[in-house]
Amino acid sequence: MEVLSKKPINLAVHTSPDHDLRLVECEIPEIGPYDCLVHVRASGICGSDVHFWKHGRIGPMVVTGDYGLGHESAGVILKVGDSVTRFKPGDRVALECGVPCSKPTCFYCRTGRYNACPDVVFFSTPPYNGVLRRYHAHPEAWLHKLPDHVSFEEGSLVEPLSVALAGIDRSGLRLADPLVICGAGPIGLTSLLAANAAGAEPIVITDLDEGRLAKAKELIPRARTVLVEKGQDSKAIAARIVEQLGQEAKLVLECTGVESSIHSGIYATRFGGSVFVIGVGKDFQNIPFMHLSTNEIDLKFQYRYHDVYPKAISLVAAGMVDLKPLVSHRFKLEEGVEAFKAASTPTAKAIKVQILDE
Ligand SMILES: NC(=O)c1ccc[n+]([C@@H]2O[C@H](COP(=O)([O-])OP(=O)(O)OC[C@H]3O[C@@H](n4cnc5c(N)ncnc54)[C@H](O)[C@@H]3O)[C@@H](O)[C@H]2O)c1
Ligand SMILES: OC[C@H](O)C(O)[C@@H](O)CO
Ligand SMILES: [Zn+2]
Ligand SMILES: [Zn+2]
Repeated sequence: MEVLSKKPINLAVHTSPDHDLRLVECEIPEIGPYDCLVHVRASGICGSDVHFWKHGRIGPMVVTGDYGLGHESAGVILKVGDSVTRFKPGDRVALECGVPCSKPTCFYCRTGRYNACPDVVFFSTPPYNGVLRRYHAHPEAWLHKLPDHVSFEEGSLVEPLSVALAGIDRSGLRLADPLVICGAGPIGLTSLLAANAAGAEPIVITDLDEGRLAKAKELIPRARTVLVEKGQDSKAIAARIVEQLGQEAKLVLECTGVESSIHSGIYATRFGGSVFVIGVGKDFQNIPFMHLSTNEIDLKFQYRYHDVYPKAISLVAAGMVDLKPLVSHRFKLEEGVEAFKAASTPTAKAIKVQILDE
């Protein structure tokens, strides 16, 4: 509790329907019997945080009032509620930010696919405040202990890794599967790290940005890269992907959500293969329907994740996935607005921007 007396102000990064990104001072939350008060020590900025700020909506999720951002966070527990059994003050934790209703009457919660819970509170999806704040009350059930040698930054990066792991799990990736990853942003790069750990070979990764492809090579030197130019023909890009892969892909992990990239992925896939779309994009998109049909290519999608945080933490703790090189920029909580500018300005060449609080 010492930190509370040293830093008695709860600061948070908020936005509004008129895109007014700013630091706000808010109350230090009360905790309920099943909650823990967390000092949030590291938060990554997700593309969706930037999108909610700049565009005010993602599909049906709309910013209608003032609200707080951030769902990639880790911190230390300061206080626990009376009924908390698994944590004590001083424990280091990653915060899983989608808190489903957990009622036995909810089909999706009862059957385990809680990412589909219609009553989920996803911190940072409007209207629910995010956890990019100094002090946050979080239910014990959705906190995950971090081993001492896993840093808070790594703990926050467990969130994008969980997105990648959920996709890889459902995609059915097997040892020595020829794999294409479209897009080398944080989701493409964490997918690359996870697919490497899962034994995909060969691997091709694409992007429009040479710097991001260089990062992919730095992370996994055996990965091959394809630099895409905007406006290039999808079939021509697919041919270059197949050339680099040495064969057609059994699996494509699509991590851009961009229509032309999804098309390239589809055209690079072999008969009976699958294209697994993790990226999100326009509400309506065209697909090469008859190509998919005559090649029995499965087109599948991922929405967030369920039950992957513990797996993600164990991969990081065991050294099988090294998330540290993804961090390109670091800011203090007080510099939250500057941090968002770095995350959203292409010339800043950010990969993952971190906001830290000592
Ligand atoms: N399904 C989910 O639950 C879930 C969760 C988190 C993020 N996402 C989505 O995943 C996607 C990736 O997230 P991110 O944080 O890595 O975003 P990002 O914007 O940082 O990365 C996307 C990358 O794709 C590249 N790209 C764009 N068009 C391309 C093209 N035609 N060919 C090749 N590369 C291209 C960009 O240069 C960029 O590097 C986003 O759409 C994001 O919203 C989905
Ligand atoms: O990482 C989780 C994602 O960013 C969220 O699902 C977001 O896109 C919408 O709430
Ligand atoms: Zn996110
Ligand atoms: Zn539910």
